[in-house]
Amino acid sequence: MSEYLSKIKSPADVKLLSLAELERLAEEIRERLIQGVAKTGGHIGPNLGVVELTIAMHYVFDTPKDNFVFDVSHQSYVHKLLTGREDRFDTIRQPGGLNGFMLRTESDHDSFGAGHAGTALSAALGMAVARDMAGGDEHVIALAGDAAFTNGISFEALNNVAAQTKRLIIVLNDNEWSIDKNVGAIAEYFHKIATNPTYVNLHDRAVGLIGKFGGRAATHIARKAEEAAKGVIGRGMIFEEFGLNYYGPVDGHNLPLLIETFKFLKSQNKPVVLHALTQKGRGFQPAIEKQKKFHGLGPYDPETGETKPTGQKTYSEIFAESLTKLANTNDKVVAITAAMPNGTALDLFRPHHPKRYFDVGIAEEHAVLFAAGMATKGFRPFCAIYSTFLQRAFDQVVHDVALQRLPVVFCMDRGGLSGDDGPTHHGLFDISYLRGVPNLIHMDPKDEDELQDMMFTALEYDGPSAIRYPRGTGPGVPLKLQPAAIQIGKAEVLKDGRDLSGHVEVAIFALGNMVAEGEKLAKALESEGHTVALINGRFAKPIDAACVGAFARKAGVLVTMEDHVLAGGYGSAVLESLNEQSIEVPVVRVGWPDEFIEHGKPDELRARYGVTAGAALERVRPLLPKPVSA
Ligand SMILES: Cc1ncc(C[n+]2csc(CCOP(=O)(O)OP(=O)(O)O)c2C)c(N)n1
Ligand SMILES: CC(=O)[C@@H](O)[C@H](O)COP(=O)(O)O
Ligand SMILES: [Mg+2]
Repeated sequence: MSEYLSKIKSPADVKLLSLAELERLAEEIRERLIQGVAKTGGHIGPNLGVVELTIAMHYVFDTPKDNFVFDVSHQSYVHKLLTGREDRFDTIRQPGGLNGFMLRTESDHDSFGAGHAGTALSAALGMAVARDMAGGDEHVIALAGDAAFTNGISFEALNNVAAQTKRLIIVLNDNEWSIDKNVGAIAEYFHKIATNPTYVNLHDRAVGLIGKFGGRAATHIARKAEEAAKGVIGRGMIFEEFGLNYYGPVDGHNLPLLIETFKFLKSQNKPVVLHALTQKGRGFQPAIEKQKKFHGLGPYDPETGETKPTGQKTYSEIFAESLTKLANTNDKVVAITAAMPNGTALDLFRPHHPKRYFDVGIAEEHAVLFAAGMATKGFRPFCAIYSTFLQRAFDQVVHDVALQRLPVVFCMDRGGLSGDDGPTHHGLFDISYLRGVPNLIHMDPKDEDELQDMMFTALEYDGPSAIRYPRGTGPGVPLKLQPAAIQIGKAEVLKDGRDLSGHVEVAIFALGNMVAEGEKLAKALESEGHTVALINGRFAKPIDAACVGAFARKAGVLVTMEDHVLAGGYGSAVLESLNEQSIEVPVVRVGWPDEFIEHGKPDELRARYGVTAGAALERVRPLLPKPVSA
């Protein structure tokens, strides 16, 4: 049992501790994080990096009256431990347990939910201005990582801050890492500040002075650090140019310094940025040595950091392998990621074609526009952006790629349920938001080999295309040596089942990873004496209208199955096709309902929401005539 952490029921308890006790609390929190996340999986690296920052923030400020807004909020585990959720910490990212991100419905201390990067500064500014208008005196503090500043929205907010409020505190948590190493000029800029000898000297002096004179010195040091930093980079500090006072860089693990600095910043009547230097994974050697791996991962050995090897290749790895093959024979193929080389597996492509690999930072809108620009020069960009993150670049897909019929390929990993990350990361909307876009084709493979074929098909297509595929592994179908093109808009009849008159009792149209559920449903119906057809839809756009018509005209029931919301999804496309062909037939659509799906294990969630063969069988059975007993 921890001596201090177990007694923290709210931030008020943090304020009662002495500096020495706060240091002990930090040690206990690190131990709790390492041991707890080892079981649950999660974002251990980012959270180990913000232990002192979060303690100091809760020591100086008063949530929920004061508002903390974390960018992405994957680094909010320490905040959760200090705000009355320590006893439930072992449920984090587990079914029915704490969410892995901040969630307004989970706690009053969670001022703003997140999961996608770049939101904190804008949301915090909105809260600050609302406070000013209401005559409030609460503090608003945004904590954002260095990579959050590679996101355009962060700069849209910075452009507005000074004109709109005098009181906003921004903490730049600079560990020089995104998921991979942080990229771009802003990363370079922060690095220059952090490694300047003046700062290093100041830091050493700060530690000495604090020890000697206590807080007053810290304030002095904070100001000296600011002058030094400005001396290094000149008055033209990027934040100063936006009208904010810049302080730092300060050691983001030095609790006394942080506490004194926050007390100083609290009194400022001007928007301020505190540049804190932290170490991602601090206190856990495996996470320090492998910061990319320990950004976010499944369960691991808390002693060694070892994780269970994943035997079968994931769809992401198949994607990277297939793209490498295409790039080997076509020198116009280029790969673009928005700060997700690891998750998309493009870090497997990069060594083969380093000059044709681009990580643009957390900047999906820019990534799509960048791809569009390259496409105008004859290149064939493959934009690897998770389905959920591509939502950020919808206008660029429509206005800049599809309208100009540019041949950009959107490879949407995590298409479908994402699992432990929950509603901010499930890729359940991409068919709906892309199906209405002219010129664009939308594909969803039933297995790994078909993913390879679809990528080849996309390369051959003279316009924009989107391919969605799920997180994790598929059925394990080996890849052909050479991919084969698929006829655009052509579905694949896996099981015909029609009798000589063309009649079939049930026609199942399944898409992507739901083809496997379709096979289970077909087997179950046949075992109950019904005739069944099973079609692999392949395309959500264009729909294979001829195939839909051929089966639907003489089917007793039509079933559609998709790992996507029903509203505007594949089943909707089939319904529209039936309407256009004036075909009336009962249709059972299997997919996600019109609500945000919580985090959890995919199989459990599918069972709970009826996105399974079993649930489909229960809905289809009453629509069928009693089979003639054999
Ligand atoms: C719009 C969007 N794109 C990509 C991601 C994936 N992502 C989650 S955290 C992260 C890196 C964040 O780096 P930083 O802000 O520096 O925080 P740190 O993890 O270093 O604490 C990325 C790319 C996301 N959450 N949102
Ligand atoms: C916080 C964030 O957005 C990423 O770290 C995300 O959690 C990665 O998801 P995967 O684990 O599916 O790659
Ligand atoms: Mg970072």
